[in-house]
Amino acid sequence: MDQEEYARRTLMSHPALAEHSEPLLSLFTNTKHAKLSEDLQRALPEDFNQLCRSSHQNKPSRLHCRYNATTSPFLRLAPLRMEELSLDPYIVVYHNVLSDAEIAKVEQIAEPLLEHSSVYVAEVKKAIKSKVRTALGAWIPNSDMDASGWTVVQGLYRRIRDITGLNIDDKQHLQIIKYGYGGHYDPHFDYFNATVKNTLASGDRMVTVLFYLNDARHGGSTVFTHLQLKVPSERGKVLFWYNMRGESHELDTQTVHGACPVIAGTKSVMSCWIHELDQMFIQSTYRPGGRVFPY
Ligand SMILES: O=C(O)CCC(=O)C(=O)O
Ligand SMILES: [Fe+2]
Repeated sequence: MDQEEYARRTLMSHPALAEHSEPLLSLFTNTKHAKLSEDLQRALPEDFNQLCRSSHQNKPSRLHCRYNATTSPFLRLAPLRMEELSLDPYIVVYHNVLSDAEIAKVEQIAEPLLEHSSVYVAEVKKAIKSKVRTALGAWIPNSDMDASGWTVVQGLYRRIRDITGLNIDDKQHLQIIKYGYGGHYDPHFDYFNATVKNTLASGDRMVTVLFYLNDARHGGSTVFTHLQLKVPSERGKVLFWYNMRGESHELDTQTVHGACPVIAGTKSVMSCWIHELDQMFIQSTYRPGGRVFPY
C-alpha cells in the first residue's frame, strides 16, 4: 500500500475526519513528507484516540475564566487571562502569555539544536529515542547565548514564577519540542517516581508548564486521558498543572496525558518542569511513606 492509499484509508476510518477527507488528503499529497514511519501504524490506546478526534468536546463544567491578579505582586500590575480546566488535579491555561518576539527568539535559539527527542526509560536508566514520542527536541542552554536571547529566557523564567507562584531555579532548562506529520507523545506521567537519581537532590516534577508556540492546523492537542480533557495547541498560551497532590505530594495518577498526532501542519511547544524541593522555603515538601527512594 503506498503512502497516499494509506493516508486515504486512515482518513476514511475516522468518522470525524472522513467528512474532511478530500481537503486533508490533498493537503497530504501536496506536502513533502518523510517516509511514513512505522510509528504511525502502531496502534495508539483507544481512549487516547477518542479524545484526539476532532469530534471530541470537553464536558461543560462550572469552572471559570477570569483575570488572575493575585498569584504574584507583578500580576497586580498586569493581570493574566486564566481559564480553569480542572480543580483536582489543578490544571489551568493562561492565554496570550507569549509575544511574537519571544516565540521567534526561542525558536531561533532552538533551531540548530533540534534532534530526535528522547524519553527517559526507567528499565535502562537513561533517556533513549523511543516510539512513544516522535518529535524533535532541544534543550535551551542557559549559557552560550547572545544577550538578547538571555534577556528573553530570563523573562520567561520570571513569567513562570508569576503564573505559578512557585520558585524555579534558572538551572532548570526549558525544552522545545517540535512535532511534524504524525508526531505525537503516547499517554505518560511527567513524574519519575524515584526512577531518576537527580530527583533525590531536587525532588520530583511537581508541576508541568507547557507553552504553545503555534496553532496546530489539525491534531496536536494535549489530552488528559483519565480526565477526558483536551487542550488544543494555540499560539501564545500556556498550560500548567500539578503532577502531585497538594498536601501530601503523593504522585497524582489522574495526570496521565499525551500529545495527539499532528495531522496537518506542525506543532511546537516549550516545556518546563518545576521541582518539589525548589519550593522548600515557600511551602512544606512533606513526602508520605508511599514514595520509595531506592538510591
Ligand atoms: O506536546 C504536548 O502537548 C505534551 C508534551 C508532554 O507531555 C511532555 O513533554 O511531557
Ligand atoms: Fe508530559
